[in-house]
Amino acid sequence: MSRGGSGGRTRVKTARGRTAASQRWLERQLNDPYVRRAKAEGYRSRAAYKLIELDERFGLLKGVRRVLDLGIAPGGWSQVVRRQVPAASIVGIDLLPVDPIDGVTIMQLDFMDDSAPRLLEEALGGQADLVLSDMAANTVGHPQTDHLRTMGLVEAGVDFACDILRPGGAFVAKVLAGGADNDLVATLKRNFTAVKHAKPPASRKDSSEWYVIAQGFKGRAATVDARADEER
Ligand SMILES: C[S@@+](CC[C@H](N)C(=O)[O-])C[C@H]1O[C@@H](n2cnc3c(N)ncnc32)[C@H](O)[C@@H]1O
Repeated sequence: MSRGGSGGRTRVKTARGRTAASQRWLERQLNDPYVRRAKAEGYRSRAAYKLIELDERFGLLKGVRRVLDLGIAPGGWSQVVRRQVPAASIVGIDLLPVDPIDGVTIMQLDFMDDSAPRLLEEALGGQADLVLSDMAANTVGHPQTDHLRTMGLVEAGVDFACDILRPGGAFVAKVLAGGADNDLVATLKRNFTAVKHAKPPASRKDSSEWYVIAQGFKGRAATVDARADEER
């Protein structure tokens, strides 16, 4: 048995060289029905089933023509959109490289980079019907910090969605339960006619993630009015 450590935490390696944490992760993957199903059905991630389940419940993909996938890697959500709506134009962005997906434009770039909104808009070629954000900041193991970092990404996603969505469009984002969620829901309610939240069955029960589903974007004018009200 060997020992290694980082940041004060001790990682114990098994006889075969895996850390106990990676061993647990591997076992969980092997026993996970969604992982098996994703492999059998050709999806790159078990996350694909979260979007499938959200779509079944909220009808997100019906009639969409332009879709943005923020935090696309490894590509499960875009595969779902592509399969359900083959004619849709899909643009995705991620920090990580993503293997090509037929019919999907992929950018390897930080969504928080100043150039990202313009580049995404140019690639999409028009207003979006649906903005998806499954982005999650790298966790540091401190729940409140993890929550705030991911909420920062979601808030940037909402701002961008309000600039690029067509009236009537929808925004879906992953959030981590924490404390800043109420502000997010309030912002969404000002800009969308229906705001709901859901934890799809494919989302692991021990994960603090849930999804916010905002439908019926009120339009840019309503957004600008709401911002002016806030500044008064
Ligand atoms: C849970 S994964 C997305 C899974 C994806 N929906 C799927 O079905 O395959 C979250 C992704 O968000 C990406 N991400 C996190 N912060 C980001 C940022 N600032 N800009 C772009 N992507 C980011 C991560 O690199 C990661 O690949």
